[in-house]
Amino acid sequence: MYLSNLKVEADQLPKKVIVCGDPDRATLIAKSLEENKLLAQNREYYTYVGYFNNEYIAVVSHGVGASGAAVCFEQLIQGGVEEIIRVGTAGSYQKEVRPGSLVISTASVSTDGFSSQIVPKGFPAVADLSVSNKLLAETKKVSFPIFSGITLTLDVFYQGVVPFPHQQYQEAGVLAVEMEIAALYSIASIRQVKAGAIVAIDGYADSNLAEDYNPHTDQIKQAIDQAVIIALNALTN
Ligand SMILES: O=P(O)(O)O[C@H]1O[C@H](CO)[C@@H](O)[C@H]1O
Ligand SMILES: O=c1cc[nH]c(=O)[nH]1
Repeated sequence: MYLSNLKVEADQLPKKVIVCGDPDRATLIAKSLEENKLLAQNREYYTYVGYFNNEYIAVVSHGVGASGAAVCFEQLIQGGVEEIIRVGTAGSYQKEVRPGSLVISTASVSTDGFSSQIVPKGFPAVADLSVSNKLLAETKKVSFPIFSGITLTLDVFYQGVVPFPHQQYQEAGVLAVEMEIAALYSIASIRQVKAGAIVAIDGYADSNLAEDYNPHTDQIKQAIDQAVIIALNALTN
C-alpha cells in the first residue's frame, strides 16, 4: 500500500513511531538511530527510519496544527503503525511548570476543530495507559523537572479578537497548551492503536505569566533532548 501523503510504502514502516511537529526536530531525533535514513519527504511530513535499542522504528514530522498532523497520524495507522509517541513543545499554564521542564500528557482537552469533527462532543482524548506508564518509568531514571497530567490542545497560537481561554484552564489545573495531542489521542482511540506524548515547556502561555516566546534557547534545547531520550527508550523498552 502506497501512503501518498507521506510518500512512503506501508511495508517500509515499523510498528512504532516517534512523531514531532518540526521537521528539523525529526532530523535531530533520527541522528540517535542506528542505520538511520530519510525514507521520504512530502510537505511537512519527513519520515526517517532506523534502529534504537536494536528495534526498527520511525521518526516522522507532522507539522503545526491538529488537522495537518491528523493526516500524518491516519497515514501511519493505515500503514500498520501500532504505537505512536509525540515529542513536542508546549506553553506552561502553571507557575511551577517552568520553561525547560517536561510534561507527560496523560490526557488533552480537545478544543481543536479537528477533534470535534471526528468524534462526538465529550469524547475523551486520553493517552494509552501503558504508553504513559512507560514514559513515567523512564522519567524515574533521569533527574529532570518532569510533570504529568492534563494538557490542552488549541488551534490558535496568536490570539485574535476572541480572548484566549487560558485562565479557566489554568484554574482547572491544566499543565500546558500545545496544538496536536488531542487529535493524536482521539485518532488513536477510534483506530485502536496506542499513543502517548511528552512535551518540553518552552515558555509560559498564560497571559499573567507570559514572557517573550523564544523556543530556541539552550535551556529548551536541553529539555527537548531529554524528552527525546525518554520517548525513544519508552518506545523501545
Ligand atoms: O514543537 P511542536 O511539536 O511543533 O509542538 C508545538 O509547537 C508548535 C507551535 O509552535 C505546535 O505544533 C505545537 O503543538
Ligand atoms: O502551542 C504552543 C507550543 C509551544 N508553546 C506555546 O505557548 N504554545
